[in-house]
Amino acid sequence: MAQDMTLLWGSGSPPCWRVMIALEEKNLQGYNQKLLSFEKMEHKSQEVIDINPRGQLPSFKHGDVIVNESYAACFYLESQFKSQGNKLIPDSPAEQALMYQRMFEGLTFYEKLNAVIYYNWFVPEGERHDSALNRNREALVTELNLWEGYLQKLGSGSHLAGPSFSLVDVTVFPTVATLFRFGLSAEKYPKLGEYYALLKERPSVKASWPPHWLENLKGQDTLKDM
Ligand SMILES: N[C@@H](CCC(=O)N[C@@H](CS)C(=O)NCC(=O)O)C(=O)O
Repeated sequence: MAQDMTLLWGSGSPPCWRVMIALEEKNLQGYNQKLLSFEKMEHKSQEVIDINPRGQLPSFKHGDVIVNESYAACFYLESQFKSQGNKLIPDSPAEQALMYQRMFEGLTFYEKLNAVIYYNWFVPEGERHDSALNRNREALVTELNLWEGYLQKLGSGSHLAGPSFSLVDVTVFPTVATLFRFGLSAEKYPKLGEYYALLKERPSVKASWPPHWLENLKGQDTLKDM
């Protein structure tokens, strides 16, 4: 089954990492994969455009089925391989509702993070303002405090929707890992720190850890004063 699948991906891209964690969780190891370089603009190559006209990674194909949006691919894999590997959608209405709720909030979380760490990448030099970056940083702090509060309420050792690992962990963990890669302090955000420490040991997460993070253990310190 996995032999019919192809994933084009980039190292350290949270959307790509989501799909890779989902594939691991569903025991779909052995899928075809190609690591592409953003620096070399390989995400704009014809090979990608043929699958994903936006020229973005992940680009994912299962047989003739193309499903590129990372959230869509995660839902697709869970639904097509329901009884294979780990179940990723809880049955309990409360846990399921919280999972969906937090998954979509996770998109905002990811956006607020990118608006800080990739500010210089997104905004051309002549259009950058310290005040705009500071506003983005403040918006990220607000977001961080929300997620700290969510985890605080769930209690120690919990996943993002409750006791079991679910699709919200698949989709939001890569954002959390990126926060720490960019220097977030686990002392200032202890609940996020605890969640990061718990999930980074999960086999699906370890198996899909961004290779360039392994090659270069030191990340950036962009978020150290947040
Ligand atoms: N909505 C997409 C977003 C994917 C995305 O933004 N990928 C980035 C890498 S993290 C990318 O390919 N950026 C290059 C570009 O947009 O040109 C998803 O979640 O799958």
